[in-house]
Amino acid sequence: MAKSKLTCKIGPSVLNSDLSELHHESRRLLDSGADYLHLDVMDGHFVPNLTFGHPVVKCLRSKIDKAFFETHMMVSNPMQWVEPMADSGVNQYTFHIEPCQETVLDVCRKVRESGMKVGLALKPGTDVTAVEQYVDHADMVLIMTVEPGFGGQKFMTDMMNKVRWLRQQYPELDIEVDGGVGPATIAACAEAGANMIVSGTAVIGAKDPKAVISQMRDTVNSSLQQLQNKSS
Ligand SMILES: O=C(CO)[C@H](O)[C@H](O)COP(=O)(O)O
Ligand SMILES: [Fe+2]
Repeated sequence: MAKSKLTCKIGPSVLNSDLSELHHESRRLLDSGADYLHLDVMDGHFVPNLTFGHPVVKCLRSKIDKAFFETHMMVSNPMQWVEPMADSGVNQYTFHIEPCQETVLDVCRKVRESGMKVGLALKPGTDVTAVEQYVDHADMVLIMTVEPGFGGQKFMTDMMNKVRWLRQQYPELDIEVDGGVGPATIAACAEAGANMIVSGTAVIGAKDPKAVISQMRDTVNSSLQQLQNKSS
């Protein structure tokens, strides 16, 4: 069997950082070893909270030209924001399938045409098999490990069954976890087969964010290695 190309990537979420210092906080996370930035966009409708939209992302891009930006679109109309986010320098557009069941493939197409990667996100209550019909049109699947809307919530361990199922079905797929992920929960994510790790509070609030990122990366890499050994 061919060697898997999967690598571990750590993408801190800036959600619970001091957003008045977004540029400096983002820089601090990248300097601490982050592979990408996970930018949580909320519209106050799909989730009961508001954060920021494409104007802020565009300003951040003007200060940080090289980093990979993923926007986690917690919005009711994902199609509406594809072009503005592409124009703002976003690299990956991760949107929830729940509010747009009929148009998921249209959104995937539009995201790719706009030059971004496609991420498909699932809320905790959404069955993982719902993503099967779209997975060929996506670059990544995000399994939410909290109810979307707020940082600092408790990690839902039972979501690891979804990650495990996805990893069995799609050995090469990028699988992301988001919500309550940190040093205490990373082993469960890694063992289940996640390779893209979003971590907000645990990294932002750490005395040594570099050490936290590095420890999470080591844990995921050793699980990826074990998965690869098993399949070869
Ligand atoms: O999408 C999110 C919430 O909807 C955030 O990305 C997530 O909660 C990260 O923060 P934390 O690690 O503090 O849970
Ligand atoms: Fe998120």
